[in-house]
Amino acid sequence: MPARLAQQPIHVSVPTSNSFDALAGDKDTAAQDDLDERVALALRLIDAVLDEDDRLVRMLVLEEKVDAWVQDQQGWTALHAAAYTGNVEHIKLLLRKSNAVWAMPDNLGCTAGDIAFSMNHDRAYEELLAEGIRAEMLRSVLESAASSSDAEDPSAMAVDAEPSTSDAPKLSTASDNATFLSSRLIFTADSRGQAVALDAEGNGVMMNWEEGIMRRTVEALAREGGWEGRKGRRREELVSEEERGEREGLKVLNVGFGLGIIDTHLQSYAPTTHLIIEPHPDVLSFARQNGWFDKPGVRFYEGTWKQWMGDLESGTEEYEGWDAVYFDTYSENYADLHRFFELLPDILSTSPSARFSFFHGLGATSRLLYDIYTSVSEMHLREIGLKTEWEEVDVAQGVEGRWESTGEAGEGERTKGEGEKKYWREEMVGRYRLPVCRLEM
Ligand SMILES: C[S@@+](CC[C@H](N)C(=O)[O-])C[C@H]1O[C@@H](n2cnc3c(N)ncnc32)[C@H](O)[C@@H]1O
Repeated sequence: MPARLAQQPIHVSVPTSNSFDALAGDKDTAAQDDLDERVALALRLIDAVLDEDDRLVRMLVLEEKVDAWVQDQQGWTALHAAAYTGNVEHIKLLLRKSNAVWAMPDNLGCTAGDIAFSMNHDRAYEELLAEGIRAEMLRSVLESAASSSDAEDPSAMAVDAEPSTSDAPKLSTASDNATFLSSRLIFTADSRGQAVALDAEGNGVMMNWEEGIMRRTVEALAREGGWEGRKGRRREELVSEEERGEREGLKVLNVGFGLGIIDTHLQSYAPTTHLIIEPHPDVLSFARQNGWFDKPGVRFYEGTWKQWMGDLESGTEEYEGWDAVYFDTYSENYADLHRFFELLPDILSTSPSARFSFFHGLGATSRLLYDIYTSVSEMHLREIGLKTEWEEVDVAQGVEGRWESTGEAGEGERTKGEGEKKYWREEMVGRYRLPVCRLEM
């Protein structure tokens, strides 16, 4: 789970100080002098912001048009400095009148918003949060406009269909769904004996310590959906009650099987119908070996949810009203999740108790980003008529060592396990936010 939505690039085009290095390749001395002067001015702006020297800050921003995205040695920009002092006027000035980048991380991966949060500068944090939400909402509008115009423009589709050339950047299993789906998966145990699924680059796709989140999710869906009473009951009894009309049937849909943790929890309520959408051949073999294909009421759709969506449209798959829908895939990004949201009004049951939830690891490497994606996803769900309530889950409780390496890489070297690649920085992000969404009638 770590390297999926949460770790997906948030598609912010961030210039770095390396851009200066590239420019510095130019042998022209005058250009070099000019460059040195620009860097010096930019660093001066950071100092002026730290000194809260209003006059100098305004002069450098408004008259000198200083490059506010330049980073100092610790990766701080003028915006990080303003977040540190908590000076809201400086933050506004930098965001509105300079080329400051709200999402730029410092050398420790902290955005200006994270700095403001850690300093308890509430108003500064809110200003940066609002900027992030605005930018992400705008980006998603532009992306959907671009993708619909691509769809109408056959030449754009032809370009997309081109095979990747040899000089194209290597795609990662953690961020490119097609690459992930065509690579091998390993099902193993971490150093504490907990089950993990690792992708071909050694990233954890799903770890058993996430069990608590999955359990709490199903409990919330069952409580809100009014099917708590099924828990622990024998399937045969429930089916005969359903047949006698004494009880409603229960139809659940899960997108992304992984280790089958959430599906195991769903099964404890003996759903009448349990559809699992899963495309990865290794995950499907794992599920088959563990008897999942023989469980009563369970059906696998062996493909991606986008293929399933296509089959719904073509009539190969039936539109059914699902009482509970859960979404937790890997190596997809927020735009994919947003696309899935749009399907919900057509696939959720019209019963007022129908619920949707998804794994919310979006932006979980930063408090600011986590807050932004909490708001952006809630707004997008509201746009299509779903109301979201959030429950907080302490992911740290009772699970030690979950950030240790999750296994061995293919070559037998230590992987870039969770110790190095934390996707959940709880010291910054805090508790997991569990979304429970329902159609507003
Ligand atoms: C993080 S795991 C899900 C873990 C699951 N919630 C559990 O409790 O064990 C993500 C799963 O999504 C699957 N997946 C990846 N891309 C997908 C796609 N496009 N459509 C459906 N499932 C996908 C992966 O193969 C993997 O099995």
